[in-house]
Amino acid sequence: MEVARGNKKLHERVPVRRTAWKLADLVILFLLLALLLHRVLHDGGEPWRRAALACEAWFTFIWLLNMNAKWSPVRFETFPENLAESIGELPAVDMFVTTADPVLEPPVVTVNTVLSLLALDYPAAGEKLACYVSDDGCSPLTCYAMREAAGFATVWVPFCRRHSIAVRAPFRYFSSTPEFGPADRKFMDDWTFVKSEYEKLVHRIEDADEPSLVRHGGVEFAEFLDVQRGNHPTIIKVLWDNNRSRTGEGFPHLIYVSREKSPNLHHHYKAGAMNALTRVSAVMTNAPVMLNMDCDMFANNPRVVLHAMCLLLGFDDETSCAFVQTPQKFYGALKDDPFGNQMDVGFMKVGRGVSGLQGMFYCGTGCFHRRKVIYGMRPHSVREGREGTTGSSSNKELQSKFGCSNNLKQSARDAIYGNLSAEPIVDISSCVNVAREVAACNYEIGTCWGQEVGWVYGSLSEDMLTGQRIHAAGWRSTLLEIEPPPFMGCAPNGGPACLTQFKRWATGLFEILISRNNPILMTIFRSLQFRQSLAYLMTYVWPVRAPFELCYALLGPYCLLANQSFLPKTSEDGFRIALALSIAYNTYVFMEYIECGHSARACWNNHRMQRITSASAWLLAFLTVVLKTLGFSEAVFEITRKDKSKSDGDSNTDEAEPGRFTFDESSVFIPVTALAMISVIAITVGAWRVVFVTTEGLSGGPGISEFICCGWLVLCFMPLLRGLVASGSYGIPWSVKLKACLLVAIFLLFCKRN
Ligand SMILES: O=c1ccn([C@@H]2O[C@H](COP(=O)(O)OP(=O)(O)O[C@H]3O[C@H](CO)[C@@H](O)[C@H](O)[C@H]3O)[C@@H](O)[C@H]2O)c(=O)[nH]1
Ligand SMILES: [Mn+2]
Repeated sequence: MEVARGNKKLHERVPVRRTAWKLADLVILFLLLALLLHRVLHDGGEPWRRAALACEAWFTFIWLLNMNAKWSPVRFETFPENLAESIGELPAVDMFVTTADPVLEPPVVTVNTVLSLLALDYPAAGEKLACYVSDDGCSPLTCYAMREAAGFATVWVPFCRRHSIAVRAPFRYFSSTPEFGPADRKFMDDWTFVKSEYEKLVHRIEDADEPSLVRHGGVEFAEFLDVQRGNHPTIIKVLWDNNRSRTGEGFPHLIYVSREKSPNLHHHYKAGAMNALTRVSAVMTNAPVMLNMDCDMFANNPRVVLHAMCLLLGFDDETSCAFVQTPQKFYGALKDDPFGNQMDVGFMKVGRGVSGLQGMFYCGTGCFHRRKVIYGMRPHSVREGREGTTGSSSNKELQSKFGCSNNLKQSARDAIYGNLSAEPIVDISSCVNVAREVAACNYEIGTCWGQEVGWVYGSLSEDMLTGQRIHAAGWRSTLLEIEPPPFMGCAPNGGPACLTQFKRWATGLFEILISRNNPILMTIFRSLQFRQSLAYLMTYVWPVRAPFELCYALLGPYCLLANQSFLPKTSEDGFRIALALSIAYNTYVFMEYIECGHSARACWNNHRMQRITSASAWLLAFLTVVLKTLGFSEAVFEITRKDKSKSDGDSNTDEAEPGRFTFDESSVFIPVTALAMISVIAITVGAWRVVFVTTEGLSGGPGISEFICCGWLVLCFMPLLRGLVASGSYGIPWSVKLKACLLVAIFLLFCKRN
């Protein structure tokens, strides 16, 4: 991918200064160590004090991991206007969208994703861009929606280009009315027409029903007759072949792909879908760059591909940029992040931080990859290949890596050695049969797909694992931060959806941690940089934090119930250390939120959600993986429900109070409900003892610190306590309450026995 760049630079790497933050990092580290030292020197050997020491040592370790990840941040500035000289030589991009379930992910949502991609600004977009939609649901409804979207795109894309529309997902764009001046007559007519066409599109999609589509939809949908989601042949449809269109400038090709599934072969969820798309696109358009998007996101900045090119093309050495990840931003996000899943601060602090190490993590969506990197190339083999010191791989080698399709082998050779012809593919439709062959469910058997090639299998967080493999091969990566934000997605709301998502992530991360892909091993045996591996470790240990946090959270209630203490008394030196630590730490976190432009409320909500997540989703993830490792259960990818109401421009949600916590019968709620109840009981018992039983003269009983700890927990778990007494979806179901009560009873017995 050599492009003449002239003398103008395409981007700049700007180190971010943070001297004050570094000092604060060290102060907190010092206080943590002081607390540990105090415990070692002064604490007795009571088990609860030993437990506290272990937990605090763990928290210190986590703090070190955090410090490492945030220590030396950089950001990238891009200058797409400097691409002008090489505009004719820009590489082609294949854009992938994955969808998996027409109910949880309404086709209208995916349609908007696709339309925003078809309308992107890129020179010769009609020839250089192609959009592939993977449908793991194998739903005629999704296919129909895509076909209708292609039809609507003939109106939508020219409209966006003609009027330089800023937001190119129709549901977002039409959710507000622009101000028309008197001179805008033409624009107003256009706008009204396109809007009504969009509304018709939405109605057609929503009114479509599966049986009549399949029966009366003609040959197009006959293929869907009698398919089962987990058992059907490959279905590929070229819904828009731009080479065959006769409309002026045109827009990207659109191809619908539902890969073959068989109940006997694992399909590896999204990673499997991405690999199928990679192969299908390889034999069709074989672009050297691939953009991947979840169906719940849309391109929010029409120039995003140009910005990404500044990073992909702008380094002297390709090794510096294997992929370009964009931050995940959310539209229609609830105010003050009540569910703690907007992750703005994390992206900013950790994202820029790791950019200063080996590069941003791959986050699964909104990411531009180089095809040859996805194909498992190492930086040095790419370099040697270009310099001609090694001949191109033998046919046998290619076959063992990529499988037996000759077309795929040839396309892989072209992608790896950069012989991609400047001429765009002539006839996509003629490639469908080959594409069907490589989308077969047994195609990967005996190949490197899912291991050294493509998206890596073996974790529900396939994104982190795949990104880590790329870094371990010695590549670096970049984070693209631009205004307006490149992509926007929807974050789940409500207790069940949020915690399910957190649980899936944590499960996936823990799976990586205990596998042979452990980042420390990657540092020892591969080219993953040490500090980068610590940064990976910081996220992978999420679920491992759960047992420690749970233990620490139980210490307060335990001491109040058993009339003990685990924190230093006000009279001890240690008390001042603990006090200074909690003040310093909380101020630090608060300042991070303020610096990123968030409110105190958002900061508190995130803190609270961290405690809730840790005692629910992370804990369950921890147990799931332990059970899976022991062979008792299987981890499955639970798809996050997407809120359709947000996608048809209708902002009314079903919930009366959108930020309020909701519940269902899921077991994630059991431990955290129990913990909430325990905190309340403990505080009550503790207070009762202070008032009615004089403990004076009896040293060793709980002090103010234990009360503060417990009180803090009660505040954090307030949403759960409200859930205990509320009804409907705001109330915790009885089955959960009963199981939680059982846990509480066990804990109380335990406290009494000791
Ligand atoms: O069998 C499956 C399951 C999921 N998906 C797709 O995967 C994407 C992500 O699924 P979603 O339920 O939206 O999960 P999120 O938690 O929102 O996704 C985050 O977490 C995933 C890893 O757990 C990453 O893959 C995603 O990119 C990242 O945005 C969606 O487009 C799905 O259609 C499939 O294609 N096939
Ligand atoms: Mn999603």
